[in-house]
Amino acid sequence: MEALVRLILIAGVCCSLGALWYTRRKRTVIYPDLPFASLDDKEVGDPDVCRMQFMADCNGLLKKGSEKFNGPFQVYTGDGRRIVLPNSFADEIRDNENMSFGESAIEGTFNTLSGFEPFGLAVHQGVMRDVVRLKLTRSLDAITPELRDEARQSVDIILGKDQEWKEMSLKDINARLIARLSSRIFFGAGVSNNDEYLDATISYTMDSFMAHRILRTWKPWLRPFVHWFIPECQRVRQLRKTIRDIISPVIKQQEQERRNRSDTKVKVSDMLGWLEEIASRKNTTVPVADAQLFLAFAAIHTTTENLTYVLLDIVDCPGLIDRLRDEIVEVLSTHTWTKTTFGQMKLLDSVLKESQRLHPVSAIMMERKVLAPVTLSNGLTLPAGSDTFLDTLVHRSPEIYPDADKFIPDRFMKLREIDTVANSKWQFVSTSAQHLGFGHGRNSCPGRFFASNELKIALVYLLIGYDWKYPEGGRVPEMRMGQGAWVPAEQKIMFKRTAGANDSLL
Ligand code: HEM
Repeated sequence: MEALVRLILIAGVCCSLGALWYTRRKRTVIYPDLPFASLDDKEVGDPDVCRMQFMADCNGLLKKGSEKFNGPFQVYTGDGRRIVLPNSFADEIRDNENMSFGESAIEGTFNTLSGFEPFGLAVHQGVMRDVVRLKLTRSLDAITPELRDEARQSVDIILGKDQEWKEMSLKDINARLIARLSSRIFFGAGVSNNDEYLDATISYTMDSFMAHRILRTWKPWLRPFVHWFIPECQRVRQLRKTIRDIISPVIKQQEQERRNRSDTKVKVSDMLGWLEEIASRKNTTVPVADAQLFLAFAAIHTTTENLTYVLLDIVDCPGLIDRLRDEIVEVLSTHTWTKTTFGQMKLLDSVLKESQRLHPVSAIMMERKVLAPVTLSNGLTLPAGSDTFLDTLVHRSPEIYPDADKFIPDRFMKLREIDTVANSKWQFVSTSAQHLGFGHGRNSCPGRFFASNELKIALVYLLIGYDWKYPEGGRVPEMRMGQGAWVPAEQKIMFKRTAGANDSLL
């Protein structure tokens, strides 16, 4: 009986949501001045068909639209109707206060669905952004020894010291390494060694990315209903609970320690303290366990994917491992471990930027919600309530990047040598209209300085300590759905401890 009542209630809620969505859909802003792109060339396509086209071949659709219209156009995405702006508008809109990253980000996060609540912190008065920008980034020198210590231990634990070739999933290696490094800084050594926490955090990050992708293939009005039954969404809910159960006592203990500390001296990395301080400056509070999950989501998936692609690109490029090793040995023989030391590794920096150029974390960047009408330099007015983004086709532009489809490790190092005035523009952490790997403008990724240090420290340990090669089967094709692309978990890699590895440097 109780089950029947529940079913009727669920059906009632679904019908109301369906009706609400239908009326809203009728009112969806349509942009009559803008051409519409679809793979089948229909002028105004069926939203469901067009959404599936976007999910199946996002890059093909964006390429088609940009070549055909040579200016702004509109598409249906997994998140609804969007205006695609050409790259020439990147600098014009980058700091426009009427174009909000947060309002746009929040819509695509499904934060009102059970299990997805942490993603609501993408806005939350910019607390997360400021914690990363004002606290984490400014502590980079101070946390470098912690990252180094964690990298040393983690690489030993994950890869071992065998001088025989072993085979593993590359994604597993990297996700574990990045989860350990990030957790050490976000939470401390106790948590970064807790296997149950690490497994749950990695799975939460990977499953929620997958769940987002799957939810986007469903009609929007069905999502509040179907998410209860989609296995990835069920796992996301369960994992959120598991992680909260593990970290709640840790949070309590750390809060107690903070209260008991008589001196005002703060630990080197103190994410809990930073969250509290920034939230109170903004007269708000943040649910700390969810804030940690949000950070794990923002940091672990993106950095793991970057590390995975770059290792594959390095293994694919003959002689590159030796060149990188030479550079690392030269720099570490004459410098101590600080963030500026990593700035001296110019080839490594160039390799990271080149790999990110070919494999950006998303095919669409600078997603913005228009809060009040914005008139662009070409005379087009973006209506309030509309949503915009830029594609990343510029990353493959032969005018900017000769041999654009080829991985050229020195590409950005050479650009830095030639273009001495704009030298910093071509560094890994710099954003520009020509390279949108970390977004661009006032909402560009605030975690990029931390990510860059973390990636470089990880690569120092992986490249100096180990030899790498493909097993049979080589590089497997990447996976794509909607704007996302990722290396499949099935990608295997072989490694062994380097004979006579230069351990004294590490
Ligand atoms: C290689 C790794 C990473 C990549 C590729 C990446 C990429 C991005 C991108 C593309 C954006 C949106 C920018 C825009 O629309 O203009 C973003 C935003 C953000 N990222 Fe990252 N990210 C990475 C690592 C991290 C890390 C390690 C953290 C935290 C420690 C972080 C925290 C954030 C936050 C808080 C935002 C939202 C910014 C805002 O509210 O304005 N990211 N990231």
